[in-house]
Amino acid sequence: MEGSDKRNRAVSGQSRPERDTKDSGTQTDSRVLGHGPRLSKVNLFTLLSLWMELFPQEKPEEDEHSQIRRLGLVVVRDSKVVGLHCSGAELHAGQAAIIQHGTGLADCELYFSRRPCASCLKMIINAGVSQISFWPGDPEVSMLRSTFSNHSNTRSCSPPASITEEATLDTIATEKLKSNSRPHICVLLQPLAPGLAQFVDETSRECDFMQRVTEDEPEINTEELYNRERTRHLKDFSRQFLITTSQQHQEILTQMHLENFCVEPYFSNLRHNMRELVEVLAAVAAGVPWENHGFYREESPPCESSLPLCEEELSQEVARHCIIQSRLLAYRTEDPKVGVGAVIWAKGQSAGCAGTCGLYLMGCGYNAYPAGSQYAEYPQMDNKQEDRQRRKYRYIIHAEQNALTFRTRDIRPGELTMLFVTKCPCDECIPLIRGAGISHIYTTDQDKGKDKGDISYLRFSSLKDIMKFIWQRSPSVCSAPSPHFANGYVGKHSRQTEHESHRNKKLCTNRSHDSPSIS
Ligand SMILES: Nc1ccn([C@H]2C[C@H](O)[C@@H](COP(=O)(O)OP(=O)(O)OP(=O)(O)O)O2)c(=O)n1
Repeated sequence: MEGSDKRNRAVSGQSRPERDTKDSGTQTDSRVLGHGPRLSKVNLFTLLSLWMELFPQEKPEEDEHSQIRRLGLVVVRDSKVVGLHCSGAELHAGQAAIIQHGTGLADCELYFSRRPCASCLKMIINAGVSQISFWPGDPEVSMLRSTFSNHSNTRSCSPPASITEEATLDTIATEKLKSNSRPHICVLLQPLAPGLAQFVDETSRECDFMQRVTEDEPEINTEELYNRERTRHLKDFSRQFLITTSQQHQEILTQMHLENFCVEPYFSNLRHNMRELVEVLAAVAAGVPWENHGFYREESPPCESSLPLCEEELSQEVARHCIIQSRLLAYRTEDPKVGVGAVIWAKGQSAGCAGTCGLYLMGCGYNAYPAGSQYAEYPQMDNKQEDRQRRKYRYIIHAEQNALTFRTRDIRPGELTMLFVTKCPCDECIPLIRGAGISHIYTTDQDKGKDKGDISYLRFSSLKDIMKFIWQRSPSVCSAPSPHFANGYVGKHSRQTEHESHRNKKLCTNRSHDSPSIS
């Protein structure tokens, strides 16, 4: 299906007339215009690794004098993501993956958000991975860090003059491991499919999360909100993942024995591709804006729930991080119209989960036709089009269905398992989600109660035995009820103050203080 990326142009939604499929005789000769541009697998895994580097930390901030930088890691087996990791206070992401998967890493492909240090690399190679790809920025043993801490106000333009002995020795060891190793160790970055950047930007602006903000707060200029968030993220992510000057970047690449990348036009292309991916990440993250919204319990008080009460709490930052993972996955969709992504995390005890706030990945997926099918092999029509026989619904596998099918292991009874999905679960998926033992759902309910004939969203409301956290306006500062805001939600005047406190807040119910949060 990868090749089909190139055949498609940027299209963003049903409003565009050219997306309508013309009816015709057989499927093979029907005029299917296909899905919008997609992320390639390599770029998806790379983006997920960058995003994982930013997993919110329980114990904030790394030691700014340490040369070890946090990194994110994606473990892929047979093209499926089976591990998402982040460095924690003690373990590097590579070590966390070893602890969690052991020899399960054999034949896996690993995507790192930086070149990993030699101590991680030796174990990973030893575990028998088949391929290691890393983002060609500052490596895990930073070549910039000593410059940073000594001259923090000149960090953006000073050359890496003070590459320390530590970083140099690590590079030598990494090189030795690289040249002696069986797995392929490389930089895998691809240019974005034509039109993808625009497609991501347009669809992020109009996604369910943004729509909910618009509905809840019609007085807010959501366009401005989106642009502001996007600019803010772009600035932060550029600082985190890009190397400001070309000279500095070339010096780092040369140190890492990637001199080939320093030759033009490869060098400019490399920097361009890196920049484009960072822009995609900023757009995807901006589609879930902080402002006054977050994931909050739906309507039912916990005492009405049949679930046992749990102690654990999940912060809004972690919930938002996970839903953005799902949003990234959604850009691999094969649905001609709507991309959906799903990620399932479970609460773990192992030290290997420390970097991810005690969570480990159970599975992830996006909506797509059955594995191995060819482009346009299955019908692509939607429910607005005449011929029911040629509608997509009986063929597309939903994001949650893929996440459950390709889960890393079974869900144990009573286990805290959280499904993060970018669209309300449909009636076909509800029994599967319940049957699998998912205990919590984080989603938007924009489609709740809709019946589109081929697909319906009627059962979500009556789903009582799973805790539902819905993307909605924060209930925490509900003051004077306003006709706008059902449930007595907050009005505009308190938005600023709430915005400040919102980020560190734990997920809470719409009810009292002593009711258990997430949990
Ligand atoms: N939780 C969900 C919900 C839906 N889907 C997928 C299955 C289909 O690929 C697609 C269906 O999306 P819509 O219900 O939005 O149907 P349409 O694509 O027809 O759009 P419209 O809303 O315009 O009718 O989304 C999914 O993977 N996971």
